[in-house]
Amino acid sequence: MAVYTDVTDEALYAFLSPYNLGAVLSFKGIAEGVENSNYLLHCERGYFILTLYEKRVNPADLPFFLGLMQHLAAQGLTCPLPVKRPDGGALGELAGRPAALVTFLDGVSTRKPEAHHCLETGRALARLHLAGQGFDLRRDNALALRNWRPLFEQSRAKADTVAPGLAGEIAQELDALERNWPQDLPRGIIHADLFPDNVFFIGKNLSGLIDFYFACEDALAYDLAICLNAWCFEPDGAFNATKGRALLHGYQSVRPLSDGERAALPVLSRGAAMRFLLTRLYDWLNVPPGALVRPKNPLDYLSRLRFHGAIAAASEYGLDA
Ligand SMILES: Nc1ncnc2c1ncn2[C@@H]1O[C@H](COP(=O)(O)OP(=O)(O)O)[C@@H](O)[C@H]1O
Ligand SMILES: N[C@@H](CCOP(=O)(O)O)C(=O)O
Repeated sequence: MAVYTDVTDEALYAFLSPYNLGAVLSFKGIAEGVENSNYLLHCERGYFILTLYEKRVNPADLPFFLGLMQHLAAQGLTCPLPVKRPDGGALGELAGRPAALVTFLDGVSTRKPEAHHCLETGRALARLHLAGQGFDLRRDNALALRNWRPLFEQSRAKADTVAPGLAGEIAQELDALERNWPQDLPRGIIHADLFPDNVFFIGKNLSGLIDFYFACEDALAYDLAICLNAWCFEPDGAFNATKGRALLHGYQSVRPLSDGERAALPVLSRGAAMRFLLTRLYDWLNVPPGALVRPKNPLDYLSRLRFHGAIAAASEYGLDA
């Protein structure tokens, strides 16, 4: 359960009073997620998600995240909408944290992605990339290549306690990524964390996307590489080419990749594996005392990193010639 910050009844009622949502009918911590504290709030006016933004969210970025959800919804994407107070503001403070309410989205995330989920996710990601084009706020990727080495340095001394030789392997991989990282790929707004827990389905239909708190401007194909990592590997670490083909086909049915993007897919995927290995490693080694959270296993991403390092061409992911 990701609840880092406890909310007292008094603080909750004070926070909610300007919103005019009616009486609180229930209020519960949510048993998923790892980044922020999330609560499901049921009021007379309906269901809402209350998020208290934690360590990786820079409060200065919140207008970007909330504005992006509004922009994407206006473009026809289904995603949560920030709930505004009568004064027009959507951001507040609760229990010493920046906090906001967003609308509740119907749907269920899949715990066992199948090829059809990957196909739908590929399509939705490409639609998001197109819909993001008209958004006029900008946010740099705070977890881009240049940030990986400083992040690694924070875990380096203890990395070998997680797996023998891990620190050396990460250092070597960072060298290779820094030498080979592609420049000049098409850029735009990316979700940057479109894992299965952030994609909702009703039956077989994708019903919406959530969790835009890593969204930023970066290479569009890097977002696809994040999804290849998140959706197309089996629990035993094996790559599933059927799922890879479905994800890539779904994406390209909406936004075909350029030759440069196709060629870059192996190194982008290797970089995406590194990014999640590093944040997971840091979180694994630094669970805040008292937090209700189950950190994710960094080693799942070490095996992906090794897999991508051995890929010679994007066709091995199932990309059509
Ligand atoms: N707008 C929403 N509608 C419905 N459920 C939501 C919504 N936002 C979050 N949730 C639920 O809360 C969980 C955690 O949210 P998420 O944004 O992924 O948290 P974190 O950023 O902490 O990882 C999700 O897996 C989902 O179950
Ligand atoms: N997707 C990341 C962790 C961030 O979690 P989320 O709940 O915000 O998707 C990972 O798997 O490492």
